[in-house]
Amino acid sequence: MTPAPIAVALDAPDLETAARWAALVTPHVSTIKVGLELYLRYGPDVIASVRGASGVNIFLDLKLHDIPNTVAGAAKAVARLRPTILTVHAAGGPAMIRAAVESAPNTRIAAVTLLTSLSEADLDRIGLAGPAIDAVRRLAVLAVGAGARALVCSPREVAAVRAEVGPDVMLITPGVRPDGAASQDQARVATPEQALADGADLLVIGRPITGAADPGAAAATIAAALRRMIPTP
Ligand SMILES: O=C(O)c1cc(=O)[nH]c(=O)n1[C@@H]1O[C@H](COP(=O)(O)O)[C@@H](O)[C@H]1O
Repeated sequence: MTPAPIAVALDAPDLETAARWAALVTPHVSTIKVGLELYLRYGPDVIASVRGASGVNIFLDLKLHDIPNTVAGAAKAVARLRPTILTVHAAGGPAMIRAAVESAPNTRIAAVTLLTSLSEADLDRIGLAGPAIDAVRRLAVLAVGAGARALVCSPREVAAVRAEVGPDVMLITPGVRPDGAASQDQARVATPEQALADGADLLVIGRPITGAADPGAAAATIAAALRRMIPTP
């Protein structure tokens, strides 16, 4: 069975838990995501531990955001871990995004537009007046112009971003919550089905899967719902 276009966020406090979640979900999903919590605690070794013997894609979510020279060095340092995807913040600007793209040519650089945890009121407070969609669109165009081949945005904006950047850019949406699930610290959310219908290529899902009593079963249920929506070749 083709794995569903889901990246499970392994935001675990320890390596044993992360490796257990990874083993449970990898039969059902295409990708597992290692973020700051695991990477800062265990360093590069964490990648081999969660990858195991599976051919699952690794999404390294470090959200790099610094001057171009520093990001170039950081991207080069982690490129040797062979992640499929590496995140940078689009707000770092075009030279920074390009530095990451050029330093990790075999990794898809994904530019994070606006964090899905930010509400419209938060955006106002940090000086980004106007609806989220305006800033997301602007950052998406800037990032693609700088060579990013993937973008991270909320499912609320994915249809507008798709219309803006066309079919070839991979659109990744965190802020995904199955119907009725608590949004927790996420502000701009939608269901997995809605995110996919609106044009997302990869759905990042963490706690709705990893917080379930049986993460494998939770992943399988969401994966099956998505697979029903994807036409079989
Ligand atoms: O880059 C990301 O993956 C990311 C960007 C963003 O805007 N919002 C966001 O939630 N994420 C990540 O997506 C995951 C969402 O996890 P849950 O809220 O538990 O589903 C976390 O690992 C976040 O670090």
